[in-house]
Amino acid sequence: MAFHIVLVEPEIPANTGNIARTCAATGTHLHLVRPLGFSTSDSQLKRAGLDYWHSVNISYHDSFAELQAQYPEGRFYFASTRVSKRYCDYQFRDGDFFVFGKETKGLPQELLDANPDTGMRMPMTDKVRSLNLANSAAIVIYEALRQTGFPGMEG
Ligand SMILES: C[S@@+](CC[C@H](N)C(=O)[O-])C[C@H]1O[C@@H](n2cnc3c(N)ncnc32)[C@H](O)[C@@H]1O
Repeated sequence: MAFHIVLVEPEIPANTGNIARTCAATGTHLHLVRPLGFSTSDSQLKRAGLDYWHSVNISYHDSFAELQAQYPEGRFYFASTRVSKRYCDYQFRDGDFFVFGKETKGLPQELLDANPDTGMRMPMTDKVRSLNLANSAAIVIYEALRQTGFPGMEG
């Protein structure tokens, strides 16, 4: 099994490329929910993922509902600045899904309202509105890996 990172309607190719690289480094399955704000041949996307794209297990979905229906047993956690529970207060397990919103608007409020018990927030000062998307994904996946002993990875 593996963890899953889900990007709902990502807009900035460099962020998705950066996350793809993190997925290659950690054996994480990357899911992209359309519409994407870029073409998959975008040079910034390729550059940010460097030459690791062939190592990324990547799936495309027409909607979040379609993705969720494919994994009826999946546990989905939703990263947002609009929830109160901290990401590190959950006990993650192999196979969990971590869902991130688009750069300009974040996750749809309806999705957060429908999943009130699995929202997760990275604490911040009041100096910024949010963290960068790629940094958020890296923080969460490494917390999940830390909790599960970095399966399949050195150290
Ligand atoms: C640039 S942020 C979007 C900011 C957007 N204005 C909002 O209100 O959510 C892109 C994504 O990164 C994640 N993110 C950024 N900062 C976060 C934080 N402090 N806690 C949890 N998720 C965060 C969320 O998934 C968010 O949808």
